[in-house]
Amino acid sequence: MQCQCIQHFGQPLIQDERPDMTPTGTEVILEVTAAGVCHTDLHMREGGVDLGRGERLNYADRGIKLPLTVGHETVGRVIAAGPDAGEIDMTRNYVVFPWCGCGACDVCRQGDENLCATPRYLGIHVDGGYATQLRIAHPRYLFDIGDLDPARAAPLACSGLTTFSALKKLGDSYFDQPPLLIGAGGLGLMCIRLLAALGAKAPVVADIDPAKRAAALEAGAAAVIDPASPDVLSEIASACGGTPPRAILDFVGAEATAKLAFNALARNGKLVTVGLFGGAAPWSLPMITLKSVHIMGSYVGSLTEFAELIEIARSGAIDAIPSTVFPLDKAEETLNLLEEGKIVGRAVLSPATQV
Ligand SMILES: NC(=O)c1ccc[n+]([C@@H]2O[C@H](COP(=O)([O-])OP(=O)(O)OC[C@H]3O[C@@H](n4cnc5c(N)ncnc54)[C@H](O)[C@@H]3O)[C@@H](O)[C@H]2O)c1
Ligand SMILES: [Zn+2]
Ligand SMILES: [Zn+2]
Repeated sequence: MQCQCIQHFGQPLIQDERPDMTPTGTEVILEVTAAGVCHTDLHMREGGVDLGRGERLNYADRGIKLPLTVGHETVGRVIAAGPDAGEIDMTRNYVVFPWCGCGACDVCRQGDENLCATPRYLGIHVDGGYATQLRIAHPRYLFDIGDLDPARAAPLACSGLTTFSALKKLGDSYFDQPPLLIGAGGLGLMCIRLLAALGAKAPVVADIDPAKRAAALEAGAAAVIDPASPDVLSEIASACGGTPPRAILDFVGAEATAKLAFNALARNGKLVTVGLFGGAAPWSLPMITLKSVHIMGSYVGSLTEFAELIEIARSGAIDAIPSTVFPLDKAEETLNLLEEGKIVGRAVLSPATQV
């Protein structure tokens, strides 16, 4: 088998050849059909994220071992199953829930294994989907994609689940006024599609890149905003129906976007922060009190939420976001394109297209 892995943080991915995988116990081995390229894979290659005020979260200090095959948005077919894996249809394409926990702690037993303290996330703690083969601990992490195209279903595992879970945390009482989304990359575009599927008002979307703003309009945004505009706050309020938005989702998570979000948010409004670009919160404590705002974070989503999302996707209710397929052996170049802001929607790696 072939894989594209991080050998050293801060350096290009390398291609590695390894023996074909064999499953034990409940494990299953997939032949990868499609592997989505998430901005988190860039943070992984970089080796951490900026926590602001001179601090940094280093993956090396968090027990992440190298070499590591990245990739957590994977679709594939089962090619081998361990003796305890049970009956599995080997003709189907499955999208994989990658946010696996230990399965034994209280958090996992409550169904929130995406928040387990000893996580085994695919492509982050254990080898992921930038490969021709992928090992899965248990078939319960596999979801049949039905008639969906693998390249379009793969992003559901992270950009889909993350935005679905963030919208659940926001709550549908916020769905009757346009929310503001900041960032129209893989996550932002997926959120536009999900809001439509859930019957919510179309959002107003801010992004620094005109090409991403055009993609947001194409995906169904009610209006788009250039954060560099001198009247950005009044433009946001007027696009949101004449008053500041009650709900904001920040899919960038940088100091500039956190500041914009806080200033644009209505009194008593809710900000859900999702992006990991980095930095420290730029808000004044008295203003949080005086504006009476709710600020919360949202990290990926649960297995139950994933099952619900895949059901909705299989019904055809979620229009796919634009995706561009690249050969698996161009993983490093594809990450560079994402870093340079040149990917609109999602890039997806395909082992089948490599030469
Ligand atoms: N919380 C979670 O569970 C979770 C899950 C997946 C990804 N993420 C993180 O979310 C972030 C976005 O991921 P993605 O895959 O959508 O990235 P992406 O690269 O596809 O998109 C990022 C978008 O943000 C825009 N942008 C950058 N700086 C901006 C600014 N200052 N103001 C407005 N727009 C700006 C870019 O133009 C681009 O359109 C990453 O940091 C990623 O690691 C978090
Ligand atoms: Zn991701
Ligand atoms: Zn656990």
